[in-house]
Amino acid sequence: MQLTVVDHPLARARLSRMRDERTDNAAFRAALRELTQMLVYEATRDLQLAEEEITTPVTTTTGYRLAAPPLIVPVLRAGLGMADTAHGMLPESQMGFVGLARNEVTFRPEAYMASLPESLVGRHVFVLDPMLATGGSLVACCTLLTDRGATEITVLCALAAPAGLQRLEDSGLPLRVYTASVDEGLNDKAYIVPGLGDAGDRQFGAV
Ligand SMILES: O=P(O)(O)OC[C@H]1O[C@H](OP(=O)(O)OP(=O)(O)O)[C@H](O)[C@@H]1O
Ligand SMILES: O=c1cc[nH]c(=O)[nH]1
Ligand SMILES: [Mg+2]
Repeated sequence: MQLTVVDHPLARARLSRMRDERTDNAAFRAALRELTQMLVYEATRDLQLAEEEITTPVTTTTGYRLAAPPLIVPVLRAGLGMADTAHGMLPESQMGFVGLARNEVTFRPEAYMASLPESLVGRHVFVLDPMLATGGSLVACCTLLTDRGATEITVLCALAAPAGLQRLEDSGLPLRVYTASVDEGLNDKAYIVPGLGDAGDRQFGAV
């Protein structure tokens, strides 16, 4: 598994705003959108381009477009806050949706929806979820994708815990992970420490 920590000063500043308990829902969503731009920018660095001849007002030249825009899959709820930004940067991409809620007693993810193309053979998939804690949710989501044939998955998250990264590594799934920070660990409620709290509640309010 390839791990990239996007620790650009602008990313660290946005992440700090998200961590701060004084940041309200609207400002949290704004910082997450801005951080998502940086994660997408880094994670798309090696996407393949197709050449095409274009005509400028002056002459003709070689232009470029993405050869195969990835499928974008936000994990509901919290990943929804990254979806529109990622789609804006990858406007030709299709989007699928996976709904998972972690049982706060067992910490195991419970799936409540999956809206994905039937076959993902040959498709590169970008999974969006701000939080990688125990890793249970992302393993569940990525397994749904590989069950449909995906062989190349890029996970974008704001924060990752070492235990979650280890769980993804041990899963053997074909993953690359881009995160803005690898935090210290998990507390006894399986929340990331120092973390930012519940990323769904921080954006949309407590349920
Ligand atoms: O790595 P894990 O231990 O599985 O935890 C991470 C998951 O927890 C959060 O979702 P949550 O279950 O709180 O749902 P929500 O987005 O609806 O709040 C987060 O967005 C991840 O999906
Ligand atoms: O710290 C955590 C862990 C899981 N889910 C969250 O939203 N935050
Ligand atoms: Mg939550």
